Amino acid sequence: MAGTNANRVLLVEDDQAIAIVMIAALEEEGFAIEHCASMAERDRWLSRQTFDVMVTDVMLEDGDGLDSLEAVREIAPKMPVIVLSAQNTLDTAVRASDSDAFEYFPKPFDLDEVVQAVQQACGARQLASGIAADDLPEDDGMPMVGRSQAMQGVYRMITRVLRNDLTVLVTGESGTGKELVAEAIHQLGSRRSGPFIAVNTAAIPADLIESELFGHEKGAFTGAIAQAIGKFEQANGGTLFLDEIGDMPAEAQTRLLRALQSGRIRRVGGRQEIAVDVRIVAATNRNLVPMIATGAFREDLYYRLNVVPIHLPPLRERREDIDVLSQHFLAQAADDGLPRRRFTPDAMHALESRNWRGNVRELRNVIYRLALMARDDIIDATNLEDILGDEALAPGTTAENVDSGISQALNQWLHDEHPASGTVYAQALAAFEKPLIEHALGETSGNQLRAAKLLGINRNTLRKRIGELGIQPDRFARPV
Ligand SMILES: Nc1ncnc2c1ncn2[C@@H]1O[C@H](COP(=O)(O)OP(=O)(O)OP(=O)(O)O)[C@@H](O)[C@H]1O
Repeated sequence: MAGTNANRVLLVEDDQAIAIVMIAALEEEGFAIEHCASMAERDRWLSRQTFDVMVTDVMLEDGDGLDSLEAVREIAPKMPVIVLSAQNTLDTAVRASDSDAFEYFPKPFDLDEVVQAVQQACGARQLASGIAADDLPEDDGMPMVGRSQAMQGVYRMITRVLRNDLTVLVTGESGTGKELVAEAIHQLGSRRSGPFIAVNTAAIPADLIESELFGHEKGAFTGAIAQAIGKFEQANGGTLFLDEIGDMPAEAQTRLLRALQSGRIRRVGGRQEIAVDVRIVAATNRNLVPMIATGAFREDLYYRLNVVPIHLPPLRERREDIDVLSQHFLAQAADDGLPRRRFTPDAMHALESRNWRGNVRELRNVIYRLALMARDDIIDATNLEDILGDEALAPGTTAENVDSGISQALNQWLHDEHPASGTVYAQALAAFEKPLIEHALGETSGNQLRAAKLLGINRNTLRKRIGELGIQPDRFARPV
């Protein structure tokens, strides 16, 4: 029997032969197993102990295991259930799926597959319960924090792609956790022993993208002084995360499509095609559908990538996660050597009412800033306001209140006997430009190249205006 730290599995199976084989296979993988043969015994076990996963047969001595799953959910709502069944009917499969079983295996099943599913269900449970990083073994799944309905849907989608290599397209605003989803898919899935390679296609100059993705041969272009292996080859046997896929130039899109279709790549300047075994997770914060209409994004590439879509809702649509996320980042900040802090309920309420246009990334930055700058270990709403300024308590920045804010200021400048009247035009532009640039920097975690792109202005112009307007771009940098 495995040690006390092992994941605990409850096996409900009345076929002794199957039970013996399953117990041996699961114990070999380090699981701690309890076995019973009836629903009555099962319920007794569940009321006494917690299990990470339950594996259950359908036809049991005292009834139908699927019919009684409701009762199981009441005792252990988060525990994934794997269903084994000798009645290989569509009806049983549908009932298993309706009962939200983590996985369903018709008998006879492949033992290795069931063991693998048990391992993945344990990973999924850790994901779904937003376990703290410390509770996970170092090489185990990346924890994603948040228990909102919306995140439960995301976790469910993640668990569906762990046992296959289907291409995943993660969408959502900047800072919602798209890269974290890609990492979770890799670390909890069957490719976890392979490499995880992330490429931000927006950060690479257009003329270097192909060589970055596919590599190049020596002398392929000016500056190619040696052969280079691209990200596709580096990710062989693992996962390639293509971030900001909506920013990929047209030519690179075509070559990417070809690589996805054939499973082979060719280095720039090379003649040979090289087979690669890579799982693709792509992400974008842009809506690709209108980009297809304007020809900015290839439709066929879109369908290739969008096999399994996973959408991350913005933080303002899952405010119930803000508390647990904030606690998570406070703990992380303390682990990173910053003082250990706590929030009063009113401070937490203030955090929960913000708009969080920069989503979880902005929340993380703000929590780090608070951990660094607060004077007391307990942070209340007033401290919060002092450190973050009015923005901390401001309601969401909707288009309407931006508009009404602007017209209020204009009215004041135009009608009041303002000392600077006659300069309203310049004043209004300056008043608008600074927060606009600051928002763009917030959105891109201080990355000026991406901020310039987002605003549609030249990078040098942006740098100049940052200096002239006295903006401190470091304020927006992602904490390390
Ligand atoms: N659910 C979550 N639990 C814990 N941390 C999270 C969660 N979601 C996001 N984060 C953290 O927030 C930050 C931003 O997340 P991430 O980089 O994955 O966002 P993104 O959507 O890929 O952003 P972008 O589109 O700008 O690349 C990271 O530090 C990440 O670890």
